[in-house]
Amino acid sequence: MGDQDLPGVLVAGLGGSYGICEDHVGDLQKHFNLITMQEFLENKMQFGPKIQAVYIWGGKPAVDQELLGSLPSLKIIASAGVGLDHLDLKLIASFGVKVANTPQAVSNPTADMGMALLLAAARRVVEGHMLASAPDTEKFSTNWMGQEVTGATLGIIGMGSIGYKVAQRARAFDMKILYRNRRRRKLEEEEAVGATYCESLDELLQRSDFVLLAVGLTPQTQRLIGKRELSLMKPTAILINIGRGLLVDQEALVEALQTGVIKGAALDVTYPEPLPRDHPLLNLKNITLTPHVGSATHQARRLMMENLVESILASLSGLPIPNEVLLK
Ligand SMILES: O=C(O)C(=O)CO
Repeated sequence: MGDQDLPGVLVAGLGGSYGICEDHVGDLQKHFNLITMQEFLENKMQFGPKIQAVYIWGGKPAVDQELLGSLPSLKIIASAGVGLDHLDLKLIASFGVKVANTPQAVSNPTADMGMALLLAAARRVVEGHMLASAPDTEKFSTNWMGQEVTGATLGIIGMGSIGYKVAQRARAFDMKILYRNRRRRKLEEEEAVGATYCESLDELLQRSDFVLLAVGLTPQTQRLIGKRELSLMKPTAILINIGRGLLVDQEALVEALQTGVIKGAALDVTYPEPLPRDHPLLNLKNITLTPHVGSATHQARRLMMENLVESILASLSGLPIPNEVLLK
């Protein structure tokens, strides 16, 4: 707990895997009296009325009816990152509480991660590393080959700011870009990256060499890619997911990877996270996994923190809130 005179901000914990970024604790304490979930739970009567903001990091702490009901002074939920699937926006609004997130901070690094995974899967970088560092490197075969990225077709599902930034990067690889989005992008935006809007998801899946998911998780997008969708993809195609694990039916994906329905997959997100040690995805060769690190750069994480500080301070002063999430 910090300075008692500063506004109270509830956080899951300080540092460690379940707390806010260790590097940012000191910066946040300059503005706020950070109250950990444990402190709050141990003394709700003392801390509840002091908490004016909840700072969400990695989806924690969970914001439910019970928590909202026990924070009478709460003004804002400040959620690091762009994804909002861990928040019930209607419930929060019903308590008169605002929500802010940090879309600008995450779009470049997450798009970089999308390209990193695409290239890694296409050129079998992880497998190559294992091979190069194994004792029997001499057995390396001239048949060890990957997929060419230059000139290939990339289908982007979700052309928000992350998807669009992937398209900008893919253009430098002369990739042909197809996309699906809730709303079609303006013609000049399409032309700037050479992207073609697909009238149907099936068409995008059938035509793409790489399919990249950069769409938010909602009830409509849950398990968007299942057995049927995987079977529409080319047997040489690679699926990349930088959105949320639940966009893909993981059991169907395991089967598709085991039976050669598609060539490979590269996932920054899974369900659950992390995967249990005995999960079948971990025993496949044609998969590249990273532990949900799309926004894990020093620059992005610092910007996320700074953006949330601004949003909290604005909400407490009754000013317009930068990056406020409005209920649609
Ligand atoms: O911003 C988010 O929601 C992320 O998951 C970034 O990786």
